[in-house]
Amino acid sequence: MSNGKTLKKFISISFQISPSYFFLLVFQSIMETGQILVNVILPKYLVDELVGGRDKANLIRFGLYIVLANVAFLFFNKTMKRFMDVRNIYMKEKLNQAMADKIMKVEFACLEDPYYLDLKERAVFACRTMSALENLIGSVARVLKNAVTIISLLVVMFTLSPVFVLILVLTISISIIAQKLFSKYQLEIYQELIPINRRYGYYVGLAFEGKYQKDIRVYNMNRMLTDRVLDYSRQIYDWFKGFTKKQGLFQGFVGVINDLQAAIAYGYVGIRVISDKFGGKIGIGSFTMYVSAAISFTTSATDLGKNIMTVIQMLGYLQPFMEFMSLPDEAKREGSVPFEGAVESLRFENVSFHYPKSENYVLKGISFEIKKGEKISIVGLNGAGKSTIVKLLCRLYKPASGTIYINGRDIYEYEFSSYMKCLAAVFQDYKLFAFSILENIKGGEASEEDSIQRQRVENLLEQVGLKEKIAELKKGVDTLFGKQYDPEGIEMSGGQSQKVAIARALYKEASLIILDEPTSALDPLAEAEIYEHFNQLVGDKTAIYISHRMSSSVFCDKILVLDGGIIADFDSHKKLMEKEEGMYYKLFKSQAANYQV
Ligand SMILES: Nc1ncnc2c1ncn2[C@@H]1O[C@H](COP(=O)(O)OP(=O)(O)OP(=O)(O)O)[C@@H](O)[C@H]1O
Repeated sequence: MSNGKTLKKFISISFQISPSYFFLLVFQSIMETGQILVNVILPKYLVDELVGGRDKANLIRFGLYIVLANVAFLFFNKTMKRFMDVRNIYMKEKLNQAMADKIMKVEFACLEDPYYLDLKERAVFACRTMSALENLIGSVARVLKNAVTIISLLVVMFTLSPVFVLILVLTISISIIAQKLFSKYQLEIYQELIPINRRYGYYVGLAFEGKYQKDIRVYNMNRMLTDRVLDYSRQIYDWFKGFTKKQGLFQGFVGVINDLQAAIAYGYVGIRVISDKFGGKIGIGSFTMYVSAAISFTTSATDLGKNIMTVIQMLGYLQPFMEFMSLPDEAKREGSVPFEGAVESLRFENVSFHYPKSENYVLKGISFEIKKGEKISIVGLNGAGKSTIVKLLCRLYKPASGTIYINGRDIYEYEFSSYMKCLAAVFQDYKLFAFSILENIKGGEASEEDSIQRQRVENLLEQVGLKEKIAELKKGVDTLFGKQYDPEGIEMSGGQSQKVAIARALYKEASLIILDEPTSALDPLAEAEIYEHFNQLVGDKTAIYISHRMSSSVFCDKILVLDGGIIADFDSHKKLMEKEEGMYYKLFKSQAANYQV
């Protein structure tokens, strides 16, 4: 994405967030320029009066104008600055929020694709580490201010001599070109720093994060981590050493050019006071005004150059952010038919699938059908494609070919949010959040009254065997999950957390429930209890269980046996156990053997 496109995208996102923001920036720039102009123009009259008529009343009048104008502008500009500082923070927060929203809306496949994951990382690096959004907003505001000031000062200086303006513009161009070259170098060299910084951040992060400490200690990783961190920090140090050396040279050069500009300004305007060689003589008051205009012009033009370079630089950093923000939203949210009623039938018809950027088909022409209320178990070896079936059903990925039908309609024809209401899933890598237990379980389903929600949550917690545990808690279901943000929060064991996740799926009142390894963390008693009650818990819902514990298949109506992405069998436990050569029989028997003493 080019800088122009990145800037356009930034402005369009900012406009969506706050349409008034850019108008306020322009207004602020005009008012700040006003203060500069007042101090360039008004002193001329005071000085002229001082060296001319020396009329007391006039002197007081001009002095008063200068003081009053300065006080007024100062008051206004300070107030405006405070207001804009708050507004800038608001904009920055909103832009960060826009990124978080995007991550939640973007096609799920992007979040498992290394290219987009890297893009997201770089976008986060630009926003967090480089504060690129803040810097861009700030420098765009300063560019506007500089531009308005320069145009106004040019008008003032033109009244003296266009040639004078031309000479100043020429010298300033030299420092702007130098700045451009330096910024290009800076951007290029920063690109070299990004991967080093990312790796450094990762290893330092490991040392900071509590969740890695067990493995770090048990496997004595401290030394390896410290060495890695030291290695990267040495590289960062070397990088900065080289960079600051070049920066010093550049700043020295720009300083010389600036002094040269000041000398030209003083020299030329001074000559105009004492000689009429380049035009009519001017008074001391005008001398003050033009010199001051030239100095302000030089400062503003140098600032403009610097700020434009910062804008370009920040756009460079923000390029991944804008590219990420331009990614299409979940394309798979296509479909407009509202999903109504319950899942009456579910049919996979010749479904094949491979993950993006991989040519290996994970599912190969899968066809099977499930009727309302049936309980199905999917079994197979690691990597057979079991969880992939769940992802396809949840519309996280779309089949490469073939169709998944629910109630006789392609699932992609359904409007996304109504479709999502018909199913609930406990993923293998399910996540619970730092909300209360109640909030974790009821999620976004808030259509009922609070007391009814509570009652349902408490009933479900009892059914999954967490009643006693919750009763021990001072705040009951209002206890925060995890101690990260509340010392009174609860740290649950893997099995207890899994029970909460099961309760969350059951709370959703979806007619299709999918449980991917639902009991992997449960102790044998809890597992037996959950399985005993599963049919009661799930009720008349259609259910799909994925489990490596073969005993869980026994209570299912049918078992789908997956072998390398192909359906090896689809039948009841009883029938499958009759096929002694079949995969199911072998899996079942080999696991059962482990339980014999
Ligand atoms: N995001 C992904 N990108 C690329 N390949 C993937 C991705 N997720 C899974 N795979 C691959 O797809 C195949 C099927 O994975 P899947 O998770 O569906 O298997 P599974 O039967 O659920 O395995 P397990 O029993 O180990 O949970 C595996 O070979 C896996 O490496």
